[in-house]
Amino acid sequence: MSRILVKICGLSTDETMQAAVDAGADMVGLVFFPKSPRHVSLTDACRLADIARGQAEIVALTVDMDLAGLQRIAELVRPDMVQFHGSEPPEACAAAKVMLRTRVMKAIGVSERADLAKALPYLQVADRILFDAKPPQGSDVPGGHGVPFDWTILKDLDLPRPFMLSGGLDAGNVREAIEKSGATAVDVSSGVEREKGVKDSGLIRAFVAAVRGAGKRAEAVKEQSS
Ligand SMILES: O=C(O)c1ccccc1NCC(=O)[C@H](O)[C@H](O)COP(=O)(O)O
Repeated sequence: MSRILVKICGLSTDETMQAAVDAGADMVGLVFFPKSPRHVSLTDACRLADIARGQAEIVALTVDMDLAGLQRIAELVRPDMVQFHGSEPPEACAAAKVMLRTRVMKAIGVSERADLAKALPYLQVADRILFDAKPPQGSDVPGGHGVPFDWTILKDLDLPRPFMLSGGLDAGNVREAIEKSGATAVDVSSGVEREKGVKDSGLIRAFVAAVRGAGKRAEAVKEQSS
């Protein structure tokens, strides 16, 4: 198994952004969605992105944002990737990708196996698919709820694009999630927070260490069985 990618999402302070970078996170997410407790202003996002630039991929998370808003983020924050976490159709993702000249990740809300097929229309445009737990009913924030889904439905999924797993992960369950899903990339937000929207540097370090440990264990198991 190659190295498992880790994304820490919803960072909003310099200290926790630095902690994520120092811990070896591969991707760091900035949330541009005012209803989220992790929302960052453009000014803060520029400063936070500069902490990570060149060391971790900067992911700008947006929800059904118009092209003008996306363009402002692209120009000022200069993300490596835009994460579409709303109900953006594939054509909108494609148009944004061309205009912004960034890589694109499309989030698909999952609660059962049948939901996985919703990724299919995005395979031509998305560089990566994020399978995230569906939000609780009635919520107007489509992610970051700390809720898991049945990881086993991803096992042996044959997609022509890489995927990332998220939803309710933390340092205590991420190894099991990786083993059960076969995911080679994981994303966390609530699981590295001491309270809703407040990231914790120690929890970030523990999460990244748990993922690295899971990767090494998978390698060892593979070697033993070959
Ligand atoms: O995190 C948010 O507040 C958020 C708001 C609006 C859309 C998406 C959002 N988060 C998406 C993510 O990529 C989270 O990391 C993912 O949902 C996992 O969250 P969690 O279950 O809390 O680890």
